[in-house]
Amino acid sequence: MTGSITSQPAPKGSEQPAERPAAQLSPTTPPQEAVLPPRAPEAPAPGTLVGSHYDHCFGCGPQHPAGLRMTVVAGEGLDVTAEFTVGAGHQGGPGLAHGGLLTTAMDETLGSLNWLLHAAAVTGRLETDFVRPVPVDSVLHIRARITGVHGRKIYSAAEGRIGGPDGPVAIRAQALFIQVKLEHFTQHGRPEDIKKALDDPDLFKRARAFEVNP
Ligand SMILES: CCCCCCCCCCCC(=O)SCCNC(=O)CCNC(=O)[C@H](O)C(C)(C)COP(=O)(O)OP(=O)(O)OC[C@H]1O[C@@H](n2cnc3c(N)ncnc32)[C@H](O)[C@@H]1OP(=O)(O)O
Repeated sequence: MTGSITSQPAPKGSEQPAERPAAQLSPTTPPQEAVLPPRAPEAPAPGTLVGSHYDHCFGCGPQHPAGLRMTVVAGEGLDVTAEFTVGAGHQGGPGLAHGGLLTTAMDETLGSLNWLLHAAAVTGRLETDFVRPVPVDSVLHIRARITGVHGRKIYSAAEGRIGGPDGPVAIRAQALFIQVKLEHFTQHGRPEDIKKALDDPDLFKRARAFEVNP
């Protein structure tokens, strides 16, 4: 490979303006009309496991051979906690977690919040700030909460800390989930996987429970 990164003067006219335009609200920030609804009656009790939504999910599935196998615990309100242990198989840089996997852990945890509303929802947008490097063997302690609901839109935020649940923040995320009907999965998923899932009485029972939403 040839070439090196050199510091070049910025082309004329490309200098930063003296004043930035007023910051725009991110699409993951709840609008003023958003509300914080009560926990659904079907929500897992505080302190109990939220449970995997699908055995073969890369984030939480207990049957996935190489997945993150995350477990998430329901909080008292519209919040959850989770832990992700960074293994040698999760490296990006030598000895450091890959950012994409950290984002997956945040996505999975934020997605679990939807169980507290008893709403099937998928990630529409996920914003992540990587604040400090996360070494292999670290436990990422994640706390996530719903920040607002407006129509089908569920807004949420999370932090991941290392060195303990109150350690320094290593990653922050904000998300917008969109509530979907069961058909979202049955119409778009690979047919053989849909068939297997629908043939599984436990998963089918759980999926049917969402049919009343939204
Ligand atoms: C059985 C087990 C169950 C439980 C299963 C749970 C699985 C969780 C798994 C972990 C989480 C994931 O990885 S989920 C997988 C990754 N995500 C996905 O595959 C989603 C792919 N995207 C889509 O299918 C679609 O774009 C949807 C469903 C997100 C939205 O499509 P739609 O239903 O037609 O709705 P649409 O009208 O477009 O959007 C509704 C409103 O949301 C806004 N909106 C939509 N997307 C965005 C966006 N990216 N950024 C900003 N805003 C957005 C729109 O402007 C609109 O606002 P307004 O006009 O109303 O104001």
